[in-house]
Amino acid sequence: MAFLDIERAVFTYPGHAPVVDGVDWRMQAGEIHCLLGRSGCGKTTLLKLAAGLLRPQSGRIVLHDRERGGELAAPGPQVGFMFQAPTLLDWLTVLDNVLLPVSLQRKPTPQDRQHALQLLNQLGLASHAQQHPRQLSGGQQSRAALARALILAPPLLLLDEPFAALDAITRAELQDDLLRTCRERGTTVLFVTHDINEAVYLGDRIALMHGGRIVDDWTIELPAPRTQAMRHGPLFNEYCARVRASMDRTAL
Ligand SMILES: Nc1ncnc2c1ncn2[C@@H]1O[C@H](COP(=O)(O)OP(=O)(O)OP(=O)(O)O)[C@@H](O)[C@H]1O
Repeated sequence: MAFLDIERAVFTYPGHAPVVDGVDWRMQAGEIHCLLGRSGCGKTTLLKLAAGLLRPQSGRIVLHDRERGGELAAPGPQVGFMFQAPTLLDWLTVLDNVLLPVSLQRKPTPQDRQHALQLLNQLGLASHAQQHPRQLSGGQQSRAALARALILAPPLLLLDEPFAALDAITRAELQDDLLRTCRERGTTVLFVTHDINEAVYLGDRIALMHGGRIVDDWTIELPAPRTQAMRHGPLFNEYCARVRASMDRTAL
């Protein structure tokens, strides 16, 4: 059984043609799924449907999680998010930013603080816990936002171009942090990107969206764990070329 089932989902903004037009997509637990496609093809809208932020006009989206599963009707602790801008609150410390999803539900306990510090430590930010976001670099802010997205241990993590604004080296480091942290926790990830190289590096599966539909998909069989050196290997480049060729056809 799939972990997240998107079944014939259709979504239309009022007065427009359908933006998501009958998407069928299954995500297996613990896998990283990358969603690629040209600007405006409906990726963010599909992500919002998967988050329960929007509801499909027809079809359904079902999360098969033992504790927190069911048809997605609204966002909840079963789903973590991270968007392109880190959106940290500047009047809170880094630690309190990471704890924010907990604080919105209840008063954080010493165990919550311990967990947040452990996440910050895993992401190389332990010494910045008491600083404020303006004292961090862009890459460090993205790491803090990733820790915040993971604090409630969501079984499903949705990421919308989270590293798009970062330089290439910081971006590669963040990709490795994401892979390591999600593999350790068994988190299922849906990652929206424009970048073919990023999708092949991160993804167990890649789907290509065009005109509101999934028009192609691939299983990426690169060895685990991924290493930066793989980016120069023939198999990696073969996958990139295949995806590029399919994406070029969507421009015709
Ligand atoms: N709130 C809205 N109301 C009306 N139309 C919208 C709304 N949000 C998005 N759209 C339209 O829906 C289409 C798909 O938008 P969406 O943001 O899902 O695309 P995307 O593939 O994520 O694009 P990008 O890669 O540029 O972020 C676009 O034509 C956009 O103009």
